[in-house]
Amino acid sequence: MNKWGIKGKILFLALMPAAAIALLLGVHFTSSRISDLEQSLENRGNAIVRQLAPASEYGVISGNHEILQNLTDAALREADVSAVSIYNISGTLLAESGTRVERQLSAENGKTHKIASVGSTNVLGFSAPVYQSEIKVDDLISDMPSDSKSADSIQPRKFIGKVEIELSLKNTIKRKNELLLETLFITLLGLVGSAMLAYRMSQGVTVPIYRLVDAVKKIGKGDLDVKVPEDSGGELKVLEQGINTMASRLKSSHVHMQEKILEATAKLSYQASHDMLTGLVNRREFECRLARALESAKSHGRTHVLCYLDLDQFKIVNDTCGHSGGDELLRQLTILLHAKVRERDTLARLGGDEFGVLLENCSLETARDIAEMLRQLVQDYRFVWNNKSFAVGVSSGLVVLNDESESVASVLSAADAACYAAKDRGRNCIHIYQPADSELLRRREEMQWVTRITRALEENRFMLYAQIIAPLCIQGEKSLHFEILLRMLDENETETILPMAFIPAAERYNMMKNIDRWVISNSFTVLSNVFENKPGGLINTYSINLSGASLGDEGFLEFITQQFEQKKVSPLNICFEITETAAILNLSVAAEFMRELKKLGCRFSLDDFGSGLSSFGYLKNLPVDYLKIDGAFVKDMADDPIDFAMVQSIHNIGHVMGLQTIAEFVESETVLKMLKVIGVDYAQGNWIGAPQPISKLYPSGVYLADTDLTHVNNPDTSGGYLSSQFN
Ligand SMILES: Nc1nc2c(ncn2[C@@H]2O[C@H](COP(=O)(O)OP(=O)(O)OP(=O)(O)O)[C@@H](O)[C@H]2O)c(=O)[nH]1
Repeated sequence: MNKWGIKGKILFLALMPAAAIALLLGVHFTSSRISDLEQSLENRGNAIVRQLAPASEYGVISGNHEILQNLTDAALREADVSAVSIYNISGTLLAESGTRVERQLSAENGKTHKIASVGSTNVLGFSAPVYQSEIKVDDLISDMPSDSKSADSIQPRKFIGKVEIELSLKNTIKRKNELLLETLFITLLGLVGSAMLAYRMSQGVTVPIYRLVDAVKKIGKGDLDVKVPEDSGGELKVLEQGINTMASRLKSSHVHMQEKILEATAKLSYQASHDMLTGLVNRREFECRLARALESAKSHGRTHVLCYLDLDQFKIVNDTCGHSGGDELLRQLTILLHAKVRERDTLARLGGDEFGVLLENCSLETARDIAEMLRQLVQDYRFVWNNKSFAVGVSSGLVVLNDESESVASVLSAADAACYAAKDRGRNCIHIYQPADSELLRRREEMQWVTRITRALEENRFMLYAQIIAPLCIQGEKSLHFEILLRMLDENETETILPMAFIPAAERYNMMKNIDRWVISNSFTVLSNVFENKPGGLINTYSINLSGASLGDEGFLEFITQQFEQKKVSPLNICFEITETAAILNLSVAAEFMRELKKLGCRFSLDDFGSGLSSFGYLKNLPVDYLKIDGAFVKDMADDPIDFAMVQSIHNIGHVMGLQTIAEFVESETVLKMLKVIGVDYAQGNWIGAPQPISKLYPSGVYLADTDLTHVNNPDTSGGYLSSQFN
């Protein structure tokens, strides 16, 4: 019943009582009618025998069969009478009509008898005694009408016979059956009527409910135009109004949301393609347009020109007027430049104080004129800030886009290189790119690296490697030391590019901060997994290289601290490597930076020591733990006595200052032996263990951590051993 729909339930509730009442009434009505029928049959039987008995008196006394036969024939004609018999006192049958079923019913006691259901033929039997009446002579002669004589004048005196009749139940049974059928018919009629009424009633309730259910389903599917007719009454009407109100409110908030989403999408797509400060298209969008222009140059032989503009000495405005002053200058110049470029050209802000103009369908001569006009415009312009006036210059590089042009990246790097050449020539002038210009070629290559590095960061194509730094003379040292190294996967994701290929360009184009952050974040992620899986294990040391640019980056210290907290990496496990040159060039900043991180427990290594300024005096000011002897000396120390002496000197002074020494570039057994003779603390190089993807550090790193490393002191096995542990 629980699974019945609302209509089924309503019909059931309406019909069940009606059916029960109809059944009870039917049974009651039928049974009372049947008992009435039986009673009336019995009354009639009694009445007939009572009338027949006195009427038979004379015939019985006289023995006149004819009279008696007339009486029985007359009685037989009465309805339902099937047999009539008259007997004398001795039981002799005097007259009989019809066919008897049972004979000789007792009637001696003087009373009328009913014998129910005689035999199997469904008859009722009745008998009544026949008495001889004693009539007074006075009475016979009296003139009084006979019906006025008193009953007392007729005295029953003598039992002289009996009358028996049988009444057939056939008609009664037939009537009973008819009654039952009538009752059944009336009950069914009543039930059908109730069912129709209940159906109509249930329709009145269920139709609006089904409409509501339908509406709710549609709303659930997102059809918010649903409208339910509000033609019901009572609570259903309230529900209908509620659903309609809900749908219309949902629709209006949906429309509102859609508008907001469209607005946000439009805003996002605008932000994705525009520079927020100037409102010009940004570098990404400019590159897309450049790509289209290149396509048309190749397919339709068109010529376009890219004009690359870089403001001169913009830093001075920034430094004098502050960043907001610099921003204002950029905005004002944008308005000036925008007013002068042709409608079909694209003016974009490519970065800091760099702009690009894509001059479509334009000859080099026209482009040179336009570039000159823009240069003049900027030169004539005066930026006024806080009552101070500034003159600004602009250097431009022009590159022709034709069917020989390679790619967007190469065109952009050529334009940048040309602009750089204009700066080299004294700024505020225009340089036209010539493919044969070797200085421009070098600069171009570097520029291409800028694009490649940016893409590699975006596409997560940088990878971390680790190389073991093995202890040489520290007896019983069990914890391991690894240097984490950076590699870049090329665009096809097939070749691994070493850092020396891209780091110089990254340094020159101020990209090291981003790279350092990437390395720290990703190294800590890997290390947090190692620590998580080896809680309480040996404290290994992981060295991470930092660039000089990051040391001068204000937010970098905070970034590292946050990374320690977020990734749950212990500073005790981390050693930062800073090149000697970077540390010395930013001495005070570097020293402060190191002190802050040492407070947390980090250690520091001075990398490539000996290659740069090599002033031991600076060492006193830098709180370093390790001196990493430049590999250039280590590599050839077996053949070059000067290199040997350099290694020895650096090691000796380092030890005197309480620092541990690390020799890198150990590529032969001889060098390893010599380092041990000198007493260098650690060695790193391909002969000991080549860099391997950091993914192999775990679980192999954990295995190594549990291993005795004295084998490094065994020259016969060391190289192969450590390498094999990684593989
Ligand atoms: N105000 C402001 N300055 C910016 C913005 N983006 C970058 N810069 C600064 O712009 C300067 C651009 O560097 P450079 O082009 O090397 O500086 P420059 O003084 O123009 O040097 P040259 O191009 O060699 O003449 C840097 O100082 C950046 O900090 C910016 O959105 N607003």
